[in-house]
Amino acid sequence: MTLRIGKIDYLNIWHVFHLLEQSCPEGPDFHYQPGHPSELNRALDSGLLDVSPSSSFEYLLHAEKYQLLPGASISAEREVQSVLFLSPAPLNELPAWLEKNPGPIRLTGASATSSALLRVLWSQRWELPPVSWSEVPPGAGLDTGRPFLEIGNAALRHFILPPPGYHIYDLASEWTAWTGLPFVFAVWIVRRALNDTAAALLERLNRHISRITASLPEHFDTLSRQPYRPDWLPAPSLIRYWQAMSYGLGAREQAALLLFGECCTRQGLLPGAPGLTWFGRQ
Ligand SMILES: C=C(O[C@@H]1C=C(C(=O)O)C=C[C@H]1O)C(=O)O
Repeated sequence: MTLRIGKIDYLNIWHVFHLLEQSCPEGPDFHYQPGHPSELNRALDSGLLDVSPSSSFEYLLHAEKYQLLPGASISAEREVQSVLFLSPAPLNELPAWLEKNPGPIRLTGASATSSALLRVLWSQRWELPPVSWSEVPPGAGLDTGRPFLEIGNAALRHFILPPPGYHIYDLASEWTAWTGLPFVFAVWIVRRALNDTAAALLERLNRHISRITASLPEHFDTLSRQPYRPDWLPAPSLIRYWQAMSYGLGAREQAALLLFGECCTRQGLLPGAPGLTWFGRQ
């Protein structure tokens, strides 16, 4: 029996998996399946994975199939740096820009949560007029010449090397300024009804996740010097990026997740906001 674990192939959690795979190596007990969040959402939904950090929106959408791994998320407060709305015009001039340049806002096909967050902020926070949305492949937003959402490493690259002529909005900053709460981009989603062997492996995995995320800053220096770091990202910028992220799922993150569920429901993106159901608790 092998626990099938999804692995977001972004720098935001690369260091956590790097350490996790030292304690729970690939082998008969654990298998790691890399992908971007939408790929992992689909694999969880269809039962090809037992557990994965993946879009918080996927949990809210299909909560009847899932439980949450206690204490684990990918969250950010004030800034995230890698979930960005890039626009050729500032927000207050965007309605006029869209009249001159009719067409959709582009959303990266890698995202579920951030796409929903952008749509919520668009209507409920920025109060911009209704618009159409269309998906483009991850990393392709800039080539469309239109306002676009990017996430993950492609977004972080735009944060580090801002494309000329674009106004950049960090969606975690926008959410925190609006709600006073952190934003939960990803939760560790567990398929319901794991058998006893899988559940025991997952308990072991979660003990390591908790230990690793509690001591991450001690490892930042060494981790930022690994060959995985892209050449456009200096080591101090990678550390600053990791410092923006938090990996717990405490009371404020849970409140934020539920509030996001309410906002998505109001936006017509969810039929209703589900409760939070936990792995390992009766
Ligand atoms: C913080 C980020 O959040 C990611 C955004 C997700 C989404 O939009 O569905 C899912 C997982 C997160 O890793 C990022 O992209 O860097």
